[in-house]
Amino acid sequence: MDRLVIRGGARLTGDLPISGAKNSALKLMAASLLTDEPLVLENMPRLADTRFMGHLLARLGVSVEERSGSVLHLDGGRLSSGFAPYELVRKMRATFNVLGPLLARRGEAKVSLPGGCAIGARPVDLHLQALEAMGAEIELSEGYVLAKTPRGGLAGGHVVFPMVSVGATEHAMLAAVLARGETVLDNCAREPEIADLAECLNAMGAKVSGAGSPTIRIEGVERLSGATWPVVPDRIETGTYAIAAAATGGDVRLTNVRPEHNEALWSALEHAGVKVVEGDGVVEVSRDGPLKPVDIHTAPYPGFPTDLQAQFMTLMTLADGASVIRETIFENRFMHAPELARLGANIDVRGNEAVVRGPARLKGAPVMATDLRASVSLVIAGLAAEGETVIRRIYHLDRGFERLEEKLSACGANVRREKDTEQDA
Ligand SMILES: CC(=O)N[C@H]1[C@@H](OP(=O)(O)OP(=O)(O)OC[C@H]2O[C@@H](n3ccc(=O)[nH]c3=O)[C@H](O)[C@@H]2O)O[C@H](CO)[C@@H](O)[C@@H]1O
Ligand SMILES: C=C(OP(=O)(O)O)C(=O)O
Repeated sequence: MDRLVIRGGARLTGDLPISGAKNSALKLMAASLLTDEPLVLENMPRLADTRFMGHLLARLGVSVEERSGSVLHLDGGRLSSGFAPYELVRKMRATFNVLGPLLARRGEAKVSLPGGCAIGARPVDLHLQALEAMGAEIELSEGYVLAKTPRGGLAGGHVVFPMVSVGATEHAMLAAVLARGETVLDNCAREPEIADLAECLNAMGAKVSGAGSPTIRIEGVERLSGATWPVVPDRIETGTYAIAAAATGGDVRLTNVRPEHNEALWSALEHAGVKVVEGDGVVEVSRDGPLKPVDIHTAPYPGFPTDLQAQFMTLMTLADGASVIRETIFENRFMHAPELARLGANIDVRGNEAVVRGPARLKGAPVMATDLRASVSLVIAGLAAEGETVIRRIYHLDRGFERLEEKLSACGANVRREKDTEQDA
């Protein structure tokens, strides 16, 4: 296992290129199950999660080939299995989204219940309800979902999601594209990853409209073809490095981004006294004055993303005054707070609210990464702190941040990865 050693205090400056979005790439990869022609994904991030998803697809019979220039070639022409075992599903959420496409293509599937960051209970009831609305017969047994379609395959249905779910919206789309007739999905998630998936499916010959709005309509087609599709830039990586620039009083130009996908963050940063200049595919983030406290609450897109809450909390520890951070999506997503306290942050967590009192003079400390976004909030804290911060269990980070040390080092950060020889008790 590796650990990250950060010597804080350097301002981040320069250009920082953003990779394709993990949370989009994973669902696009699942779309390769829907066709017997190649799906070629460009701007693919190389991450532990995308590799893991690749292993699962390969087990199902998809040929998975990484090509140069961030290209992933997927060929589902020899799909041979509908069984997604626990060992290949357990590490993250998106693997569960193979269920719908397998059902649509093969008529039956057995898929383990998923894993993912331990940030709440994270049930999959909405995914299953959507598949049932399309006629799937579903049974749960020994940690697995056993699903089959009635004779004739999935049929269009009407789904009204009782709450907004990114994964369930995407899962329903992935199944409905090959269902007979029209499917209407109401109260859908509107994240940019949803539109990215819809546009890729349409490039494959699907008929999806309304993605990015609360109602999505899908006219099922008999078959899908292959396509070449560029993965949308990662708005969470973008936001993370923007916050890191602000935290270090730096001046960074983030490139290969879609600035319009982060409006909630830009507004919060501007209220905090950070300068944000949006351009065409780039955004410049800088700060030279003191940070002001800003209250935020997380919400489905276009609200403030839960995946940037931990990073923003780190920034608020440096602000001059108290801020309140409310997490409304996941019930256990403040695990970074006690770790940030090791560096000297003053954070009081009560239920789904954290009161952050700043400005803290952060000092480097040994900390433990607890989940993906929490880990990177510790990286930001380490960059802004005096002295050395050692972050252990960084396999969480490797799930979602491509070449993190390299990108940060190129902007002047003092970050290195080394083998962690200490054993966990
Ligand atoms: C791989 C991926 O894309 N992960 C993202 C996705 O996760 P994920 O798709 O798992 O998140 P959801 O949008 O589904 O979750 C939102 C809320 O709905 C609940 N829920 C969800 C499904 C369900 O069947 N039943 C149910 O109750 C969840 O527990 C949570 O409280 O969106 C989250 C919210 O933006 C992000 O934090 C994750 O990074
Ligand atoms: C929580 C995340 O991933 P997952 O949904 O796979 O746990 C994340 O990307 O922040």
